[in-house]
Amino acid sequence: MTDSAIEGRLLELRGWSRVGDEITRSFGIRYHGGVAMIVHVADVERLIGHHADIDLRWDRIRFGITTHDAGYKLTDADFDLAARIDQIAVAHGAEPEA
Ligand SMILES: C[C@H](O)[C@H](O)[C@H]1CNC2=NC(N)=NC(=O)C2=N1
Repeated sequence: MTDSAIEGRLLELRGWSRVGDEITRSFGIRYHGGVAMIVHVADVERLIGHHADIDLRWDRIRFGITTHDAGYKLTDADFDLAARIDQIAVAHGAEPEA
């Protein structure tokens, strides 16, 4: 993806930030709620064949997404997964930006 295509997708996906060739977002959620959210995210990941890096702490969860198959570059699949994660976060009552 070009830098301008990435910027365009980021504008649609409020809350996600680009850090190098990864997009990342954190949510506030308690630990066990985070575990449940991860199970839900993992089900969707299996369906779409794309997977986030996930960092669960006691009061928050952070997702990082890049495409290793593309040499750790951002692709449309990263933004598609990010949008799915946003929907799941709402369903789990995760708070935007911990
Ligand atoms: C074979 C399998 O589809 C690939 O390894 C997929 C799985 N999930 C993936 N997830 C992410 N984030 N990047 C990939 O390149 C990727 N590749």
